[in-house]
Amino acid sequence: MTLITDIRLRRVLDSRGNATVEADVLTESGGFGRGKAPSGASTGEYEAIELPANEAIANAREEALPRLIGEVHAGNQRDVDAALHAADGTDDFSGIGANSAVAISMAAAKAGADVLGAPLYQHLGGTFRGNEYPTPLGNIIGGGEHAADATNIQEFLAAPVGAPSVEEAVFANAAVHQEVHDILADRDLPAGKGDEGAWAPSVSDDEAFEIMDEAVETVADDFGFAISFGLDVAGAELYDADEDGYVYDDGVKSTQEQIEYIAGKVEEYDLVYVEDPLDENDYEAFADLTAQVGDQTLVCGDDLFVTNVERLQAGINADAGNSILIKPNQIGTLTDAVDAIELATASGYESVVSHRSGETEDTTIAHLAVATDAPFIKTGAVGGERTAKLNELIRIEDNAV
Ligand SMILES: O=C(O)[C@@H](CO)OP(=O)(O)O
Ligand SMILES: [Mg+2]
Repeated sequence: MTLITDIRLRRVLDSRGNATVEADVLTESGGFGRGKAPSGASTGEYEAIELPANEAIANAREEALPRLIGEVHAGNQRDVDAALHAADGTDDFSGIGANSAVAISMAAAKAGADVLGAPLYQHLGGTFRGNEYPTPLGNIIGGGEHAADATNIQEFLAAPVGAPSVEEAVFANAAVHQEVHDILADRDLPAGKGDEGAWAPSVSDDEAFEIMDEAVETVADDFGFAISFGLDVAGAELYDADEDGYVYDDGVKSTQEQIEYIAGKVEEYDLVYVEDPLDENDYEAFADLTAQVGDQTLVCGDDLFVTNVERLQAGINADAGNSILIKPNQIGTLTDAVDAIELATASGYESVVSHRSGETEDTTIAHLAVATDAPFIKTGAVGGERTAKLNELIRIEDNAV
């Protein structure tokens, strides 16, 4: 029933106005699925390779489609993804492009779910998945590689940990976003938005901490539940080997100073989440920070682990971090992403499913987060390509997909 009978690939726009890959998968019994690849700006050194969309499409048409059409069942996700790997023939998807691979992988999953007549999260997670929904981490203030002349830390993320429902959590994050706008206006600080819709004011990181703290407190009082916040430091973007340290507007911090700085912020603001606080090659520094604050916050590896089981295993062996960011396009297929989640779970690490700074209206990650019982999903707070996922989470919770 789910035998793949056709795959169509095309170039479409992403949220930055760049070309990305869209894939349609059709099956024998009329099943249909469509997937679109997102794209990073602060990409990790060890990520799977995204090719220019045209090239990725041409290569996938030549190498992957003949191995999938009439050969593989969309309902057998591991077979689909193994065929993609075989067609690619490299270990970083530089043959057909991780953008073609992930678009086809997600489209096949949706076609498989369509044939079953089941929501994607049930197809991926099965009926015995847990009963929890992820807390959305909302990007509220940001800079780094996502906006010029703004904060050095890439993302200040609202975390409505006390929300009684996904719906309340989503609205709380939007309210924090609005509250920060009001605080900035009061302080005469004009701000545009970065790639993910976060405010990108020209303020110091210290002022951003203070504004976030004030905003989450105000909104928590209004909504009547706890809202914390967290960070994506994107440490690899700050680290400069020539300087042997982390380069901020106000000076360079040595690795030891960076660890103390982040640990201090975790204490001061009760941060619940700290992503990539250190460079992507420094397992040891991650381990030092985790030893200090790992019992009170999630120390999450994004560029450190790149959704890759080998890098995650190295991290587990070194006690580096206690959670992993999961981005399917960082590794190329849903199977690889789920393998990373399974290794994380088996090792006591949490998994946080994430969007990219360049996004589309695709909602697969909302389903993946629910399917795998992820405690958090990072997918922005406002903006159409972000609300696509947030609104899908609300629908999933409402049994309306
Ligand atoms: O660093 C990150 O976690 C992501 C998403 O927020 O950014 P990018 O997609 O640019 O890598
Ligand atoms: Mg990150």
